[in-house]
Amino acid sequence: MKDDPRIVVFGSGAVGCFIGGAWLAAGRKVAFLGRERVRQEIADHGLGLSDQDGWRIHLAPELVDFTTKAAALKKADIILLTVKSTGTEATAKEIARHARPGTTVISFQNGISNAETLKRLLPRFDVVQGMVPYNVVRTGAGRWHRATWGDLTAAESEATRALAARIGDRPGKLLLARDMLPVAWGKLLLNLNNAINALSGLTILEELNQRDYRRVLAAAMIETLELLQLAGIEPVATGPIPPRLLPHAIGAPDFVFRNFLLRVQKIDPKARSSMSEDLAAGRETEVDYLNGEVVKLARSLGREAPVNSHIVDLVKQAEMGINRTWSAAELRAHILEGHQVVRGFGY
Ligand SMILES: NC(=O)C1=CN([C@@H]2O[C@H](COP(=O)(O)OP(=O)(O)OC[C@H]3O[C@@H](n4cnc5c(N)ncnc54)[C@H](OP(=O)(O)O)[C@@H]3O)[C@@H](O)[C@H]2O)C=CC1
Ligand SMILES: CC(C)(CO)C(=O)C(=O)O
Repeated sequence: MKDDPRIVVFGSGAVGCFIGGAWLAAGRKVAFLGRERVRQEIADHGLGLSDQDGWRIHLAPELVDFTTKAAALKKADIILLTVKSTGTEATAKEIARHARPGTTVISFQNGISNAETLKRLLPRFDVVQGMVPYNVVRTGAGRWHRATWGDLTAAESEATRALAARIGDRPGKLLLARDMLPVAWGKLLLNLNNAINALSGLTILEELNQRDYRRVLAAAMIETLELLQLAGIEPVATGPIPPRLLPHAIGAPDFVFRNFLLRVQKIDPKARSSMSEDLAAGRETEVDYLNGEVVKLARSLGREAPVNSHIVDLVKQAEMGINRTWSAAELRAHILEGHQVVRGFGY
C-alpha cells in the first residue's frame, strides 16, 4: 500500500466532524477545515463522538488538527466535502484555488447533483460521489452523536478501495458501489422527510409518531417512486426496508408503524433532520437539492410533481419566516387536499 493519504474534511460540522473523527480514531491522517466557532469548541473541549451502539470516544484538543484557513487544502490527498449543498459552488472555488489537481474529492452531501456540480467545476480533480445514511446530531460543545444506523457509501475507484481497506470496520466503515445514482435516489427518498420534519418543528421521532405527517411523507415518496420508475432508475435501499415498500410502511396506521417500522429502523429520540437545524438557525435550506430534484425530474419527463413542489414552496416560505411550523393535520390538509395519491391505501 502507498503512504497513508492525508485527508482534509472541508466543512467540519455535524457530518464532517463525525466522519473525520471516526477516521482519525481509526488511525487515519485527518485534518479539519471549518468555521472559527467549531474550531474554538474543539480547542476548548476536544472532539467527543458517540453512536447508538454505545461507541464513545473523546479526542483531546491537541489530537485534532482544526483550521479555518482554506490553504490547508494544499496538503490534502483526499478532501471530504461536507458543507451543505448550498455551499458546493463556493467551496469548489476554494478547492480549485488551493488544492493540488488530481486530489480525490468525495462529496458526502445529500442530494443527487453535488458530485456532478463538482465534476463540472473541478475537471482536473478526481470527484467521487458519497452517501451518508445516518443522522448526526450535536449534543454539546465539541460533541456529535450518530443517531441512526447504516454505513457510508462511495463510488468504487482505486482511491476509495484503498481508503475503505484502511478505515476498516464501524464506526467509520466505508462501503463501495459501482453506480451511485440509484444509491443517491434511495437516500433521497428518506430525505423527503427532512422538509416535513423541519416544518413540524419536532424531533424526527415525535414527528413520525403522527400519522398525518407520515401521510404527507408517504405521498411525497409515492410521487418520487413513480417518476423514478418512468426514468428507469431503481433506487437502492438505505436501511432495512426496500424502497417500494417504504411509503406503505410509513403511511401505515400507528399500531403497524410503531410495531414494525420503528422496530426495524430505530430512531434516536434526539434526532432532527439537517434541514430542521437550518430552518431553526435561519439558514437557506437544501430543499431545492432534495424535493426540488423530484420536481426537476418530473419536468424532464414532461410530468408534474405536485406534492413535492408544494413542499418546496412551504419550505421557501418558512425560510422567509412565513408559517414556519405546521401541525400534522394542517400540513396534511394543505398538501394532500385534492390529491388522491394511492387509492385503497388511505394515505
Ligand atoms: N446532519 C446530518 O445528520 C446529515 C447531513 N447530511 C448531509 O451532509 C451535508 C453536511 O450537513 P451537516 O454536517 O449537517 O452540515 P453542517 O452545517 O453541520 O456542517 C457544515 C459546516 O461547514 C461550514 N462551512 C460552510 N462553508 C464553508 C467554507 N467555505 N469554509 C469553511 N467551512 C464552511 C458550515 O459553516 P456555516 O454554517 O457557517 O456555513 C458548517 O459549520 C449536507 O449535504 C447534509 O444534507 C447527510 C446525512 C446526515
Ligand atoms: C439521516 C437523515 C435522513 C436524517 O434526517 C439525513 O440525511 C439528514 O438529516 O439530512
